[in-house]
Amino acid sequence: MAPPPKGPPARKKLLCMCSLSLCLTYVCYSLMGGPGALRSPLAPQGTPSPSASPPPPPPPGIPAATASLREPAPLRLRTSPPPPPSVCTGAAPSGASSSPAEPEPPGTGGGGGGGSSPTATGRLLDQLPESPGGGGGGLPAAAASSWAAAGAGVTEVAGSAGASSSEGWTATPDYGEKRLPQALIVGVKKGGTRALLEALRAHPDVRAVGTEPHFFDRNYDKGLDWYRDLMPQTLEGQLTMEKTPSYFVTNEAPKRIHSMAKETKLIVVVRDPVTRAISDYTQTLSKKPEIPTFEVLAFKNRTLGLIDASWSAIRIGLYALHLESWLQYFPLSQIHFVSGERLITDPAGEMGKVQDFLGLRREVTEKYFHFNKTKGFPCLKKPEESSPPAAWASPRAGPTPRSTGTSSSG
Ligand SMILES: Nc1ncnc2c1ncn2[C@@H]1O[C@H](COP(=O)(O)OS(=O)(=O)O)[C@@H](OP(=O)(O)O)[C@H]1O
Repeated sequence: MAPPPKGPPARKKLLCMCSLSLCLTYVCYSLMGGPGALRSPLAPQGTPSPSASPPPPPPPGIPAATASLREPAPLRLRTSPPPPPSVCTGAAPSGASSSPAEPEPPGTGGGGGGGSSPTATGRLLDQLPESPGGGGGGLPAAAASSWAAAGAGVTEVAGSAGASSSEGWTATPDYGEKRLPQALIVGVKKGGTRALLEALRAHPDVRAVGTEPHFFDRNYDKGLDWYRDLMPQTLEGQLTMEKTPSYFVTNEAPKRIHSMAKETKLIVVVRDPVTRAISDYTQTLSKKPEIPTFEVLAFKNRTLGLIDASWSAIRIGLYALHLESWLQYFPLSQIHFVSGERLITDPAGEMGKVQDFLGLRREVTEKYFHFNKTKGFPCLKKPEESSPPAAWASPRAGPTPRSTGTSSSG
C-alpha cells in the first residue's frame, strides 16, 4: 500500500511560521495591555480590581446604613479636586479660612447656574434642582464670546493668594513709604474678593498686599506698626489696600477699623448667599472629605425645614445682619457693594464703579479683561499701553522711578 501523500515540506514550514508569529503577536499585544486581549472569557466582568479602593466610611456619627441610603439622594453634594490656582480667579484657591498662606480656589462663577460648569461650585449646583431665583447663573454666551474675542496677546494673571506675578506692569518700585491702608476689601468670603483685588492691583495707583493679613480679626494684638509693615511701599497719591474677607463677619472689626482711620473706604463683594454657601462648603469638603453632606449641615430639622443659621456657611450669607455692626461706625456712603456675579459677567462695569468709589481714574477698563473659556472666568491681561502711577507726574514723587519692578506684594 502506498504511504499517504505528504504535503511539501515548504508548506508545513510556512504553517509553522504563521502560527508562531500569531502567537508572538498575541503575547506582545497582551503585554501592552490591549483592551480585553488578556481577559479570559471566563473572568467575571466588572469584578473590581484588587487595587480598587473600598467605599469610604460614612462620616462620623452617621450610621453606615444611613450613609449608603443617602448616596442616591439628589442633594448629595460631591466635589472633585479643586482646580489649579489661577487668578482668572476665583480661582486662586484659598484655604477654608482664606488665610494668607493658603491658596485660593478659583471658581465659578457667580454661581454656575447651568451647563457644564467649570468650577466646583458650578458642578455642585448642576446637581441641584433648578430653582426660580437661583444660584446666580452662568456667564451669558454673548459676554463669553466678547471677552474671548479680546483674548489675543493675553498676559494672564497667574495667581494664588499672595501672588505677585501680576505685578509686572502694576508695581511701582520699592521706594515711597509704607502706609496703613486707606481702603479695605472686607468681605465676603467666596464672593470674588481675590478677583477684585487682582483687578485693582492692575491699577497703577493701587498697591495691595497679596496675602490676607487678618489684622482686624486674628492679629489685632500685634499692633498697627506690625500691620503697616506688611504693606507695600507707596508713593503719595497711591492707594494702599488689602483684603481679608473674614472682617465682614468679625464683630470687632468695624470698631477697630474706625479707630485706625474713620475715613477708611470699605468694599464688600456680595454674591448670592446660596451659591456662596455652596462654594464655601465645597472648599471645606475638598480639605475634609469626611464632613457630612451640605444638606445635613444646613438643616436643624430637615422635615420641619428648619435651617441651621449658626452654620458658618449660612451665617456668613446673612449680609444684613453683619452690615448692622458696620453701620454703627461707618455711613453707608463709605461702603461700596460689588456684585460677585457681575464681576464675572461684566468685570469692566463693576471695576468702573469701584474705581469711582475709590476716587481713582478709570484705568482698569474692558481692555484689561478677556474671557477665558476654559476657566470660565474673565482674566486679566496686560493692555497694549498702561499708564504709570499718577504720582509719577507729581513733583513730590521723589526719585525717578525704574520702569519695572516686582515685589512680594503690591
Ligand atoms: N474673575 C472672577 N470674577 C468674579 N468672581 C470670580 C472670578 N474668578 C473667580 N471668581 C469667584 O470667586 C470665588 C472665590 O471668592 P473669593 O476670592 O472671595 O474667595 S476667598 O474668600 O478669598 O477664599 C470663586 O467661587 P467658587 O469657584 O464658586 O468657589 C469664584 O467663583
